[in-house]
Amino acid sequence: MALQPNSMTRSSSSDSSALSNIMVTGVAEDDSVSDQASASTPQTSLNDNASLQSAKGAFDTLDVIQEETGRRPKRARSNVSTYNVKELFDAQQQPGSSRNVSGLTGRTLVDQDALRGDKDDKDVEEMEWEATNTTQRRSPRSAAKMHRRPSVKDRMKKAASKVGSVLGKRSREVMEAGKRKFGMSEVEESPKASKVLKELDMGTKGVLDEMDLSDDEYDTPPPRPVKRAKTTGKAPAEELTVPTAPPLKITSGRQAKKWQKEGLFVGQDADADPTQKGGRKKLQKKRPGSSGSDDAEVSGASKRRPLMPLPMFDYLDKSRDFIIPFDIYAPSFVKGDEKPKDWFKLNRNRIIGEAKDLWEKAEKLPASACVCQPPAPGEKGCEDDCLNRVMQYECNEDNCNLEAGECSNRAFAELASRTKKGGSFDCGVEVIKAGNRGFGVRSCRTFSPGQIIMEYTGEIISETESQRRVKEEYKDKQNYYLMELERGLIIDGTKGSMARFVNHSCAPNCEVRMMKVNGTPRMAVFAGDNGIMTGDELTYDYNFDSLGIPQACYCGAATCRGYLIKRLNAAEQKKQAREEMERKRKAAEEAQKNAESEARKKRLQNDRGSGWRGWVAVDDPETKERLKAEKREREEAEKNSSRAQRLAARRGSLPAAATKPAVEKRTNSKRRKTVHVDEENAETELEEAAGESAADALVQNTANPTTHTRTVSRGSKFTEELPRPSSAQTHTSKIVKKTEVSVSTTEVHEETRMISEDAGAANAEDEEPPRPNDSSKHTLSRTASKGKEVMKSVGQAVKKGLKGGDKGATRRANGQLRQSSIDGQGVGRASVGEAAEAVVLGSDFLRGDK
Ligand SMILES: C[S@@+](CC[C@H](N)C(=O)[O-])C[C@H]1O[C@@H](n2cnc3c(N)ncnc32)[C@H](O)[C@@H]1O
Repeated sequence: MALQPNSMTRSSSSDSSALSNIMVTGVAEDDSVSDQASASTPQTSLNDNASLQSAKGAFDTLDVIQEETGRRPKRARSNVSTYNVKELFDAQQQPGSSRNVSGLTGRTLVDQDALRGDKDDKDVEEMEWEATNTTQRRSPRSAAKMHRRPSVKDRMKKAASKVGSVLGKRSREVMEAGKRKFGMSEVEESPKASKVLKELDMGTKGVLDEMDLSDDEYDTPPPRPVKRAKTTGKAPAEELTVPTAPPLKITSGRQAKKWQKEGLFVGQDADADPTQKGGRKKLQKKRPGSSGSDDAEVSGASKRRPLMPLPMFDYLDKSRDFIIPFDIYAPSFVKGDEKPKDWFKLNRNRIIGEAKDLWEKAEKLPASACVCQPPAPGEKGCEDDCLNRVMQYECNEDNCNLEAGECSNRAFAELASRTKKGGSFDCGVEVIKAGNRGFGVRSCRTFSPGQIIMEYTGEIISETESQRRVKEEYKDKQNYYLMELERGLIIDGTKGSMARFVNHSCAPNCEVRMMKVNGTPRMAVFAGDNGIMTGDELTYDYNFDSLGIPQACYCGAATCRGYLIKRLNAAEQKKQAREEMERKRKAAEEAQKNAESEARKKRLQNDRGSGWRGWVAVDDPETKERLKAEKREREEAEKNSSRAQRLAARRGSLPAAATKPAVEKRTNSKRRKTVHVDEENAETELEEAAGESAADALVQNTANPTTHTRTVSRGSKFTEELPRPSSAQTHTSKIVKKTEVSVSTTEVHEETRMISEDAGAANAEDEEPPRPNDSSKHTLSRTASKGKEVMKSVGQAVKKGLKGGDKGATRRANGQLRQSSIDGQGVGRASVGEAAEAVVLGSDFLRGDK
C-alpha cells in the first residue's frame, strides 16, 4: 500500500511535528497506528482519496527529496529551491491560480495545494515512493538538522493533532479546516467547512492570527529576521512572475511572525481604503490574488487622496437643523456617579390611613364615557375634544368605542406596555446630579409632545397627615416631595418613583397631570409641547404653595420667578412682563448714554491730544452746559459774598469806612475845603441835584418800587436833616453847611449805591441778571464817559446856578444826568453807580471850583 503513509500525513497524526517527521513517522509506524490516528478525526476517506490525486504530497516531500538526492539519482534534483521556484513560477502562471500576497497565511498554504493540483498522478506516486525510500535512508545529520528547525506549519500540525480528538463537532470542523490549510488534510471542502475556512483566514482577528504558534518543546535558535519583500508597484500579475523565495522557506523558524492580514504594507492595494464602508470583505475583494479578488474592480478603484478633503470649510459656513433619530438611547450615568441615598423606591401608590376613605369615595364617582368616532386611517382618535380627555379620564375598552391602537387617550396603558419589559430604554429616564438643585431626572431618549414619561407614585396621604409630616418628620429636610393628587389627597413621593426627583423650572419642558384610570386618580409626568430630546433634564412648574419662607429657585430660566412660589395669573404675568420690559428699556438707555459719553470723551481727548495746543471750540452741548453752570456758580458766589459784606456793613457789624474807604477818604479830603456859597441857593440846588439825580437813577435802574420808596424817603430824610441856617450864624453856618453838605452828599452817594446794589441783587435773585456782553460793555464805558460829561455839565450848571441863581440850568443838567442813566439802563448797577458818582463829582467839582 504505497498510498497509506501519505494519507497518514494528511490526517492529524498525533506525533507529527515536522514535515519530514511526518514522513518518517508515516513510514516508521505501522498501518495500524496510522489508522488509529486517522480515527481521531472525522472520516474523510473520500476526500482524502481526492487529495491524494493532488500534487500536495509530492510537494510536501520535496524537502526530503532535497536531503536524499544522492539516493535517487533517477529523480534527483540538485537544488530544491530552484525546483520550488520553478514550480511556483509555473503554477502562478496557471490561469485561475491564486496567490495570497499577505504572506504566510492559511490561504497561502491552501494555495500551494492548488499549485500542486496540476501535477499528474504519476508524479505524485513517484515522489511519494521516493519520499518513502529516501526517508528510510536519510542521513542522521540531515535528520538532526530538520529536527532543529521545525516549521510553524509543523508545529501547527502537532498542536492540531493534540486537540482534535477532544473537540466537539463545531470545533472539529474548525480544526479540519485549519488542517486543510496546512495541508494536513485533503478533504474536499464542504460549504460549511469553507465557511469556517474563511473565518480562519479573515482579518487580523482571524483564528490563525490568534493562535500562539510557539512551542517550547523545540530548543531552536531564534529565526533570522525575514526581510520584507519590496513592493515594486507593478501590477500584481507582473509581481508574481518574479518569485523571490519559495513560500515554504518562510515557514521555517521558531517564532511565527504574526502576519497582518490587512494594511497598506502587506500586499494591500494602495487604492483600497480600510476606513471605507464595506470593511474587510470589500478590502479582501480588492486585494489582488485573494480568493474574492476582483481585478476589474481593483483597476477601477478610486485613487487615494494625498490630502485631507476640504469640504469641512463648507460646513463651517452653512448650517442646517437635524433631528437625532427617535430611538437613540444615550444614558449618561457613569459608574462612580453619586446616587441618591435615602430613596425608598415605590412604583405603586400606597394608600395610608384616613386617605383610604377619601380614596374610596373618589373611586365611587360616576365614570365618564366618550363618543369619539373612529379616526381616518393612519390617524388617532380621542383627541382634544374627547369627553374622557376633557374629564381627565383615561379611555379604556369600557368607556371608549375605539380600538386601543386608534385611541390617543390611553397614556397609562401605553406606559404600562412600555415599561413591562423593564428595559432602560423603555423607561427612558435616569437620575442625575443637578448641581445646586440636588438630584434631577434626565431623559436618555426622546419623547414626543404630550407623551407620557413616567408615573409619579408614592404614599397617598390625607392633607392633615401631610401637614403633620411637614411639621414633624420633614422639618429638617431641604427637599419636599409632596404633591396634591386630588382634593384632600396628597402623594408623598419621599417613598416613591423616580418622578420624585424631577426638579422645578419656571420654564419647564414637562407637565404633571392627574388622570383617572379605571376610576382611580393617578399622576404622571408628560412631555411638554415641544417634546423632549435625548439628554434634556426633565422639569415641571411646581406652582409651589409655600407656607413658610419660599426657597430660592435655581432653574436659570429667563422668566425665573426667583423663588419656588405659585405661578402668577395672566394679569400678574402681564404686569411682570411690563415691568421687566421697562426695566430693560431703562437699562438699555443708561447703557447707551454711558457709551455715548465715553465715546465723546474719547473723541475730545483724541482731538486735543496730549498737552496744550491752544483753544478748542467747544461745540459739545454738554461741555457748554457745564461751563455755563460753573460760571453761574462763580457769579452767584461772588454776589453772595459782596452782598453779605454789604449787609454786614449796614447792620453795623462792619464800619462803613471798612466798606468804602476810598469814598470816605475822598469825602474827608474834600471836607477840608472851604465852600463859599449863597447858603440858601446852594442848599436848594444841591438838594435838588443830589436828591433828584439819585432818586431818578434808582427809578430808572432798579424798577423796584419798594427800594425806590426807601431811597426816596432817605432822600427826603436827607433833605429834612439839613439844618436851615439862621442869619445870625452865617459864618458858623457856612462852616456847618459846608460840613453838612459834604457829609450829606457822601451819604447820598453811599446810600444810593447801596440801595441800588441791593435792588440789583434782589432782582438778580428773582430773575437772572442781564449778562454783560460786548455791546453792554461798550454801553457801560460809554455811559461812564457820558456820566463824566454830565457830571461836568451838572457841576457847571450848579456853579452857574449858584452864581447866577439859574435854577433852570441846574434842572437841565439834571435832565442830562437822567438821560445818561437811561442810556446805562442795560448795564444795571454800574450805570446807577456812575450816575451817583456823577452827582458826587458834580458836587465836588462845585466845591472844588469854589
Ligand atoms: C421634588 S424634589 C426634587 C428632587 C430634589 N432635587 C432631590 O435632590 O431630591 C423638590 C426639591 O428639590 C429642590 N429643587 C427643585 N427644583 C429646584 C429649583 N429650580 N431650584 C432650587 N431648588 C430646587 C428643592 O429643594 C425642592 O424642595
